[in-house]
Amino acid sequence: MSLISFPADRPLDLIALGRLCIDMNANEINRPMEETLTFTKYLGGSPANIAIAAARLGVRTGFVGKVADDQFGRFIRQYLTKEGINTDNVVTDRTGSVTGLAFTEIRSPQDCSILMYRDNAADLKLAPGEVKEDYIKQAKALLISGTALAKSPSREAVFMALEYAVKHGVRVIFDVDYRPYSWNSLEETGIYCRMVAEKSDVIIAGREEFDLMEAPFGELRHDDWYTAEMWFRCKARLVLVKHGSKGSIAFTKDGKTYRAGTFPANVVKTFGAGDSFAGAFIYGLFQGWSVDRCQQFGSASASIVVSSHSCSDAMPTVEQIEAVIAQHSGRNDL
Ligand SMILES: Nc1ncnc2c1ncn2[C@@H]1O[C@H](COP(=O)(O)OP(=O)(O)OP(=O)(O)O)[C@@H](O)[C@H]1O
Ligand SMILES: O=C(O)C[C@@H](O)[C@H](O)C(=O)CO
Repeated sequence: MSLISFPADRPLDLIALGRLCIDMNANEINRPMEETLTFTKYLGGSPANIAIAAARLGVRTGFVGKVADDQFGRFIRQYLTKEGINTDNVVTDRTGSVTGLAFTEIRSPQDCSILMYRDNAADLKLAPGEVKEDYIKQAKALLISGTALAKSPSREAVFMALEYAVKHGVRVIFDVDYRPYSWNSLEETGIYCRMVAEKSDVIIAGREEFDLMEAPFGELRHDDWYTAEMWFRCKARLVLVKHGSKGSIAFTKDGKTYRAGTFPANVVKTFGAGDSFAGAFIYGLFQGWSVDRCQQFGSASASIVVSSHSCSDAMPTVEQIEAVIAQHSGRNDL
């Protein structure tokens, strides 16, 4: 029996909600951005990356978001359409907002950072009235990216989408996706993310992101098992804790724990791992796979993307992921 009982016969499998941005990845890698002369433009934004990852694996994917009325906004919409992602609830802002930019610095394979230009970003101007109930109810699952909670009216749009999802039996997958540059305080982050996590069926986050949701309430333990139990007392059936190059630990409400390692990678940059992991993991859930198989698929996907210059463009196909798994089939630590 599948861990997450998705509703059947929906026109879409997954709808992602949140940031649609542009990554500008430094071409001159292994040096500080002060020395960078050129960048390559990619579609960016964690939920956009996850949507692309899922769609490239065959997940029927839609998106709820807002883009700027500029060349980048048009590029984003065209890219999503080219990837087969439904954009019926992607709204174009007409107030003069701009597209969020993520300038990525690759000082070394292990030392990467992101310089964010987020002022007046269109994605955070998504309004509650622009989230369509008739759209949300078409999906089996709604992926909420935590950064969409960072500012109003996007914050209220998230809660509107969440209400529609619960009303129509759409499963909620919450990727905390903490990005400090968009928030006013850690407490604010913890409080609003916790409000979504309490209504989520699946919660995906790093250890520090779970800590953010525990700290404001005096529940900080830095303990994955404690964290999982806390969320199982709410609505969660699956809690996935990401631990970077150390792998991941998944907890299911039936009391089982699944540890996964990482696949070898020729690391170019660290970021993009979480989004590729999440997209492939969610694909596995839709396939009805066991949790450990979903984790293995996600880990293999991440090893491909961290070995690539881009995030979105590098999201792999099923065949590419299966080839990585086959290449290391003899190992028992993956
Ligand atoms: N260096 C690596 N080599 C291979 N796999 C990795 C590496 N780093 C991370 N992964 C895989 O990707 C998963 C998610 O990585 P991580 O915990 O860094 O997520 P994240 O912080 O959300 O990433 P992102 O940088 O995309 O925000 C890990 O659980 C692991 O399976
Ligand atoms: O999510 C962001 O704003 C940055 C992403 O576009 C970037 O690709 C990344 O950090 C992926 O995790």
